[in-house]
Amino acid sequence: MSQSIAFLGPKATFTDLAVSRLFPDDTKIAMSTIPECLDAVSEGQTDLAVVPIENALEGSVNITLDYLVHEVDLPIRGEIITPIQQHIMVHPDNDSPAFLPETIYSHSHAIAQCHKFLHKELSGIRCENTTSTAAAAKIVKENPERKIAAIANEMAAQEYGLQITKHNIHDFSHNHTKFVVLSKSEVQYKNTTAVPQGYKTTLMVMLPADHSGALHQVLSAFAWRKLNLSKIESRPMKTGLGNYIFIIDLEMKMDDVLVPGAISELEALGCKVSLLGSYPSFMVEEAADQAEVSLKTR
Ligand SMILES: O=C(O)C(=O)Cc1ccccc1
Repeated sequence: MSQSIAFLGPKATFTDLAVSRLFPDDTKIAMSTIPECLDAVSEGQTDLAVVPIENALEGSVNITLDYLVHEVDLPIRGEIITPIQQHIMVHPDNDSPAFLPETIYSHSHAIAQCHKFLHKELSGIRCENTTSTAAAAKIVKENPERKIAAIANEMAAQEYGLQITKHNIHDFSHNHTKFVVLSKSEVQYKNTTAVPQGYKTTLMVMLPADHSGALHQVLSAFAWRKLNLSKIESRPMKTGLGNYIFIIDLEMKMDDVLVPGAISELEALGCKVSLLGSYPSFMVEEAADQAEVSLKTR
């Protein structure tokens, strides 16, 4: 049966590309913001949601982490890591060497991924945040009379009929984003064109208040069991300065012995631990021709 998927839209966002690789036969429902995606699945309007959670150049997508920690009770059912290529695009009416945009629109993470390029090549031009890269492309399409450009992907240029004026403007060639799949029930991965990479387990750990060496003890519970951590991120608990929650990714599936043992040890230390998910990880490999373009254009 087809699954319905809330994703950060509109059509042709990077999230849309990730969903198309992971769930080619399912029904995509575009939402305007990450919280809207998470509310949709939480309130039962869709079967699942796919949202960005981390970028290799800019780090965590804090709104996603904070929503998962504080606002919704949704397990992570999968992750997909995809290569990210950012391009500048303009309305075809404005495609001339003399055209200099006054404002560049894009998602804050996309702008951050091109920071060096914008500083060196387009210094002084105002950047404005949009809810997604494709939302920026849509604004450019709908406003041919304005001196504006968007940073978005190739699919957005096609979808919104824009002309790419500079390819691959992201500051480092190894630009990848991780997206998570969230659902209250089990997820079917059918006909996915992404490559399976094994399993991950994500835990949320709240340390006991004012306990010297607490983080060291937390890490040692994983270390002596030789449990490999692929990420540790702290987010404010929003209860006062200095109070943080740790989100820890383990490079393995939840098992019967090692992970439960580590969790029991953390609880004995006075930590509050909850499982955010144990799930398959997928990867989209960079096309060889794109990798080459990326090298040539820098
Ligand atoms: O805006 C998009 O296209 C998204 O899917 C979010 C995002 C933004 C920048 C890099 C990766 C994902």
